[in-house]
Amino acid sequence: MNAAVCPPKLFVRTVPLRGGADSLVRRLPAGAPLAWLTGDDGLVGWGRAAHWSPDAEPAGTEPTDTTRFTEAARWLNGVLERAVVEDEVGLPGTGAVAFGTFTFAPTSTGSTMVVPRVLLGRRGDRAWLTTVTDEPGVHPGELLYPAPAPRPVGPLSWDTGELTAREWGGVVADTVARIRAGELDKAVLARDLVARAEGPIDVRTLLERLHARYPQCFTFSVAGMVGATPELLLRREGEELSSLVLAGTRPRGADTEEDERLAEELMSSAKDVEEHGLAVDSLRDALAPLAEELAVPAWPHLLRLANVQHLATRAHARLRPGVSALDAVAALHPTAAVGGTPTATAMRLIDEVEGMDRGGYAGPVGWVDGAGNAEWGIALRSAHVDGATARLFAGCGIVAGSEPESEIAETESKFRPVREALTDG
Ligand SMILES: C=C(O[C@H]1C=CC=C(C(=O)O)[C@@H]1O)C(=O)O
Repeated sequence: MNAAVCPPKLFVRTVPLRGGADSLVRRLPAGAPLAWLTGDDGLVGWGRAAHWSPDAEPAGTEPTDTTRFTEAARWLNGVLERAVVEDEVGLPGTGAVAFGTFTFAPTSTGSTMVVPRVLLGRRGDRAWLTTVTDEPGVHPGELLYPAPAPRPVGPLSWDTGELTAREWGGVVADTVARIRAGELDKAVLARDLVARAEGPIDVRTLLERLHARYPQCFTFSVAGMVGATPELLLRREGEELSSLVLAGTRPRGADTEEDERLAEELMSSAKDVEEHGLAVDSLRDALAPLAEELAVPAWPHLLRLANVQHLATRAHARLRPGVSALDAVAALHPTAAVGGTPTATAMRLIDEVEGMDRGGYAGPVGWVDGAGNAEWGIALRSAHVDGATARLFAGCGIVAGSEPESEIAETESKFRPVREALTDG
């Protein structure tokens, strides 16, 4: 593990950008961009002032093991305790900020936290620049990085992932049988697809396209995990926490009439309402011990995105004193929107039948600042980009009433955001 025994001493300075910061993505250099964008707000960062990435836990570790989260919190606390911070803005996302991605399972490699050398942020009409150096009063070299325009992706070849759609449909059918036999209530099963470009994929191109098409989602890039997730695991501001649970899906209709019909079908589908309810229950059960107050609406609302519509529930909580954002991430992951019910049984089944390593897919991705404010999404509608290769992921909640053919079609809708970001333009 490279979690430094003694973390570096960092000098962090945040200043307002009076002229604002339009097109945050256009300010990013190529390479390993860090990004979290939603609506007109966002954070982008580059360079690496401090970095943590643990070894995977050994095979056989309990699937619900939370060591990677507690180690990350210890590393982050070490960095923050030694940091000298001058913050002239004082908003969530100013001062010291770490971006992070955590693997779905404890036995996968890829969990990472990064404090960038340079960060640009925007919230409403406020914008700021944060620089992080090893000595006071020095500008990081990365600040002067020229930012050439994002490169088009170019021609791609596509491969099925670990399972073909047909094989995966067979796995869904077997899982439905196991659910009907009473082994578990729900499992979220995913499949992958691989795209190969002729040269390194410029992640900024994907970020621009994803953010333009899915402005209400959280478009992210951290350590190769890139996507636009609609699902907010948690937002923490002060002691207030909110979360947006999604489960239950229909495609968008070709016209308003079909769209409405599909929405009504979704809202009244016993299968989807059950699938959604299990995800909400898992959030409520995990959050209750951390919260002084917890409010969860009794009925879901409809969330419409460019590719699909979802059943959605927004929960609010007031956290107990001393509960950090990473404590909450550790407690909430995985909700039954990406794992299943019961959690450990579902995670074992996923590991047994999916035939692939999810890596960071369906794991928490986001950022946390030195004041404890944070936004963490669930890394859905995403790909892992490594050089010229992008591995795309999409999954569906499987319950007793699921049908393989419609679940395969649903994964196709969920591949669309990244697939189109790779191929458009
Ligand atoms: C697992 C995914 O979506 C989850 C979130 C929303 C709706 C879902 C569903 O209807 O199955 C899934 O629970 C994915 O996009 O890969």
